[in-house]
Amino acid sequence: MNQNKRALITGITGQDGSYLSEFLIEQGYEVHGIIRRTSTFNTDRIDHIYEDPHQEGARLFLHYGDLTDGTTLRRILEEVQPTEIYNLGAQSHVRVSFDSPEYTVDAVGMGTLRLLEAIRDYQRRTGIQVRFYQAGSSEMYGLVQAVPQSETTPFYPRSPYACAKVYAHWQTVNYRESYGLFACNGILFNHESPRRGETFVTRKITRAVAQIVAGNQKSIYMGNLDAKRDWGYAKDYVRAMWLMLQQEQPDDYVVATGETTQYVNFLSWLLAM
Ligand SMILES: Nc1nc2c(ncn2[C@@H]2O[C@H](COP(=O)(O)OP(=O)(O)O[C@H]3O[C@H](CO)[C@@H](O)[C@H](O)[C@@H]3O)[C@@H](O)[C@H]2O)c(=O)[nH]1
Repeated sequence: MNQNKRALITGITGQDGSYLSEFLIEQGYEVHGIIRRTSTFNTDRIDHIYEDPHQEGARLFLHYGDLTDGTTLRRILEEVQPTEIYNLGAQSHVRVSFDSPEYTVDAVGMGTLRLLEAIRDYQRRTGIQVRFYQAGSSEMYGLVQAVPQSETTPFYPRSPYACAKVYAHWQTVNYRESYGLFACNGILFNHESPRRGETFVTRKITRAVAQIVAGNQKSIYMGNLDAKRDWGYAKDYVRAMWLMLQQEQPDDYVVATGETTQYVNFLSWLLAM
């Protein structure tokens, strides 16, 4: 057991944050997460592992903060004193990034820079070595420059979201090379689960099919059926994040299954069930 391991997760309320929290708690970590204040509950994915922090043996702690608020990030870092930081927080919806490009870039791009700067100062002041995971995305390849893509394939982002992720990626490399920070970029292809946000395409489709089967809906509008994705399982991918931070040297890694599926095949498979 890693009794002195303490992880801080941005985006803990998301699909990956919830699986990663479960996994790290199983590994003996104390887990701290940053959550945004909203007027509706946003912790349903982690409620089952949350215990009152006053209880002896509590392993999960939540802190209000935001990637757009650098002062709070610094304060949380000082309070928590983490040994590993997983930056999973984002405005993660590609389509929405066209509607709210400034906010997306602020949270995804500048948010990562704020965190890296906070870590740099914190490490220098305390001497505690922090390991940093940056959640990159296959969206950074956008208009793909080679098939299949690897860690060295040039990026060609095609949305405000992807542009911001590319910026965050290179800042992470830069902090590794300029300041010797143990920082890794995970370039993850799509990864799904029952906890996937309901506005992403796999959940849009599964929800619609469930409504049709229940007799509440008659049809489903699918748009372009030719689109393809490489779909992995989120629970496996969070383990990959952790493994990256357990290596001797920091590096960048692509995580994918290597198999692409057309939506139409996904839909036919669901309807045949
Ligand atoms: N046909 C059809 N396609 C759709 C629909 N909704 C979305 N799509 C398309 O389906 C693809 C997959 O969309 P999503 O699953 O919603 O997410 P994403 O855009 O691939 O982004 C997700 O994965 C990235 C890479 O891992 C992540 O970086 C990103 O944050 C997000 O999780 C995209 O090409 C999108 O245009 C729909 O109703 N019908």
